[in-house]
Amino acid sequence: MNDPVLRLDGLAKGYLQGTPGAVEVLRGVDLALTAGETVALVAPSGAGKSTLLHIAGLLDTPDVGRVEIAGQDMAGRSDRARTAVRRRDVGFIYQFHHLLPEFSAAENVILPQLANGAGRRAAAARAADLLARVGLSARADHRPAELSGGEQQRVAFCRAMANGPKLLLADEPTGNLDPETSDRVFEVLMALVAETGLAALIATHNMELASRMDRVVRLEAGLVRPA
Ligand SMILES: Nc1ncnc2c1ncn2[C@@H]1O[C@H](COP(=O)(O)OP(=O)(O)OP(=O)(O)O)[C@@H](O)[C@H]1O
Repeated sequence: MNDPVLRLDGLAKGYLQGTPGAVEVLRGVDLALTAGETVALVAPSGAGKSTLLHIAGLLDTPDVGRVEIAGQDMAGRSDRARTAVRRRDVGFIYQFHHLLPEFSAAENVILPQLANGAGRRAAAARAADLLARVGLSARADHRPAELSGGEQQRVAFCRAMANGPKLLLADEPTGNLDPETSDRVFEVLMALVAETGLAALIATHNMELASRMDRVVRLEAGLVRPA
């Protein structure tokens, strides 16, 4: 029960940039989040924030180090097993939401649930409930292109929450929104976190938003330290 929801131990990751020698982006990142904890991740541009979030969200693998999600060590797991854990336990919000443009807001929230084995009726009911909570019931049948940036980002939250994840990872979720919309979207996110008790690691450049989280950590020179 006291297992961290996310535990990163000694993560290292480099990229071969086509020139001799690799670029070491992460050089031994240690970080742990417990249930109900919100942590802001701040980092200068290019410091490796997306790389870190992708590894934590099982979208990428470290060169060295360990990723543990809800007490499960991900080392040596098959792609299939990693995908199953990612679908069930991890919600991911991207900076530019990445909603499926040809599907409605509701379908965007329903589809990850179907992929996770939910029945259509239950998935539709949960999507309707989530969209209602973020004030988008009237927009459920609209496609992303018919929604404002803030509305699209709220749909992206609902999609990330669709399978009731234990861990929410967000990469600059309010980065492309105006301050007022960003504030509103952030309030919705924090309310959902408080309600569900999940752990959230949220990358942001906005220090005011960061200061409203339980803890702020800084990624710099390949390491994560308290800010
Ligand atoms: N697939 C890749 N191949 C080569 N280099 C990469 C790759 N992905 C990222 N990098 C490099 O690794 C470094 C970190 O990238 P990353 O996207 O994680 O940074 P970031 O902190 O998210 O940046 P930003 O805040 O500007 O989005 C950058 O120097 C980037 O050029």
